Amino acid sequence: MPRYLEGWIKDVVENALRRPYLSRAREKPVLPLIPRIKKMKESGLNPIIAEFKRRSPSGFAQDRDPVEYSRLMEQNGAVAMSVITENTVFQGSYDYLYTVGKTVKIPVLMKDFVVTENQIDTAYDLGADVVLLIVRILTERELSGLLEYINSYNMEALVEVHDEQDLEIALRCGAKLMGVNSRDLISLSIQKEKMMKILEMLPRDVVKVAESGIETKEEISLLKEKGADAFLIGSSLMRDPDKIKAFVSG
Ligand SMILES: O=P(O)(O)OC[C@@H](O)[C@@H](O)c1c[nH]c2ccccc12
Repeated sequence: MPRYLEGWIKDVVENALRRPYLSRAREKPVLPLIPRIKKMKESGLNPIIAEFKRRSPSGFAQDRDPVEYSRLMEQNGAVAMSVITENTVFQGSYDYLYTVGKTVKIPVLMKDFVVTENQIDTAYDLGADVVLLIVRILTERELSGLLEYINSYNMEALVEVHDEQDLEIALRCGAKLMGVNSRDLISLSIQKEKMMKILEMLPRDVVKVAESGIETKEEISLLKEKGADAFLIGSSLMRDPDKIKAFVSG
């Protein structure tokens, strides 16, 4: 368990167990992300997953209106929206997830430190289509159980890996959609070389998402060469939303 998580992972679990929105029944169908990524790639555009993110432990801070922001991302061709729901460190909330899910007609990813099935029930109730699972904070058994649980809702799991060992575990668990995070969970530094090495190691049939620290179109092109199919971008788009146009155009 990364050190900076130890202090508050208990809060995360307790929060999850509370299931504040249990009574809010889902009103919309689940939208699959993998076929949309493939289709977009075929049409020569870059599949960008735009993340609504307000704070992060690396010091990032930016406040925007979730409705306005997600609408702008959708209008300019983002393939999906990611919404951070973790509250203690990232100041995300389930409300943002619900609001974004009601606003856009593209798939929505719940970004959190998911360790219980309750969190997945909440994701479904609030309209998420994809749920993030971070290999590093789970045992292999937990990962495989949670992955299956997500699939039982017809949602997709984005399985996040940081190194070769994570990658092997994710493959054994049958992950079809994988995120390679360039941010080291402990030092919080961005390690692009490492991300590219991992991307190159992934099998062809796995849909690969490059995550964290992406700021330019040149970086997207380079990551594409290394095998990335889609790009998850938070901070740089939250700072300058107009960059979405250039990022999407292939
Ligand atoms: O803001 P960035 O550097 O573009 O990164 C987005 C996303 O990859 C990052 O927010 C993230 C990746 N994995 C996570 C797990 C939990 C919380 C946040 C994350």
